[in-house]
Amino acid sequence: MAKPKPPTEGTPLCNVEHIEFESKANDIKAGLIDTFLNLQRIDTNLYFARHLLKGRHSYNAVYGGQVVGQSLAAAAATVEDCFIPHSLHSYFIKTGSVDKPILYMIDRIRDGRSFCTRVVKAVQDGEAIFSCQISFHLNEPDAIKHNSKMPEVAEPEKLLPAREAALEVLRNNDVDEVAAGVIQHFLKEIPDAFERVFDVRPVNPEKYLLKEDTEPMSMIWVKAKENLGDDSRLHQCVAAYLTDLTMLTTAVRPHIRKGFIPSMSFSLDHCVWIHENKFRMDDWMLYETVSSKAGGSRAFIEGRLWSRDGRLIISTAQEALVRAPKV
Ligand SMILES: CCCCCCCCCCCCCCCC(=O)SCCNC(=O)CCNC(=O)[C@H](O)C(C)(C)COP(=O)(O)OP(=O)(O)OC[C@H]1O[C@@H](n2cnc3c(N)ncnc32)[C@H](O)[C@@H]1OP(=O)(O)O
Repeated sequence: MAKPKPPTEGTPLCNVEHIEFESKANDIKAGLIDTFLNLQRIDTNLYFARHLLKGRHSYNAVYGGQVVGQSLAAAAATVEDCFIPHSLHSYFIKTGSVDKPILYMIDRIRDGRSFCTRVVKAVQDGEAIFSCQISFHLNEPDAIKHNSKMPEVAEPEKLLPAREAALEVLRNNDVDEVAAGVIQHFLKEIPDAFERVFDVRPVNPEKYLLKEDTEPMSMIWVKAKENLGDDSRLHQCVAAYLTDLTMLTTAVRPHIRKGFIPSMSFSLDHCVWIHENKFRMDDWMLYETVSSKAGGSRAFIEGRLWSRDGRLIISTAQEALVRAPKV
């Protein structure tokens, strides 16, 4: 397919649907950094993303974390470098398609002395698919300081990558039909792109895949397989991108283990608080997620992303839609 032509400055939004889009969904190894760094600026406050990834293999829907990461990249491009993102509050309004580009429209709500606020609207086919508010803060000295204790878990070097870990559970255990189904489903749904770019190592996969009475929680070690360079904004965007990866499955997996099959499951909203700026997503980070409540076809999940040296780097919260088949 021919390379898409960049839109000329001032192209009306309605023309976006006519741009021939070459999906990069299978080319993430070369494209991950591109995805965040090379959002195309098409006008003041307008950015364009062509490289979109699926969240799950079986859906054509754009991975929610990518829209979060790209919104952060686009908003960050409109503030001075000394302002660091510290919180993002977002809604997934409509499912995005990986086959069409996304336009990010930034509203510079306020430039304060210590804080800057941006609103980002992500648009596809002229319709909003996502909106978020992002706040940036100048570095300030510690006034008060504390940090929760990081969970004590096996070191990542002693664990297997997600796919191998799942296959190992299948091989070495007396796996019943439901558990085997869960594992096969999990293996099928891991998008190729994640595996090519990230090393994800689940802590305690036997427990979460085999036991029927597991809590809705999960822990993974995660890092990019390749050096991501020294641009701290890229590390922030990649972290934001990854935070959506295990939230939904944390809430749903124990129920799937008991035989529940969701007819519909999507992230509805997503909040990210970045507490510290000094971390690298090409070093091991521990992502801990727990769902404290589900009901009324919605599940609530919270997450904590830790650096290996025990600093709480990011906290997250999300509500997800989890529907049962209509009867
Ligand atoms: C390397 C190793 C990795 C290891 C690790 C493993 C991880 C391996 C997995 C990765 C996992 C990633 C996880 C990513 C998670 C995201 O990326 S999710 C993507 C982001 N979120 C989204 O895209 C959601 C966007 N929001 C929306 O689409 C809309 O707001 C909503 C939620 C659909 C609501 O819209 P609405 O207009 O109010 O729609 P609503 O009336 O609810 O009806 C919608 C449809 O649901 C249907 N519906 C209603 N009830 C039901 C029902 N019970 N059942 C079925 N359908 C129903 C309706 O009939 C309707 O259908 P249509 O008429 O449209 O055909």
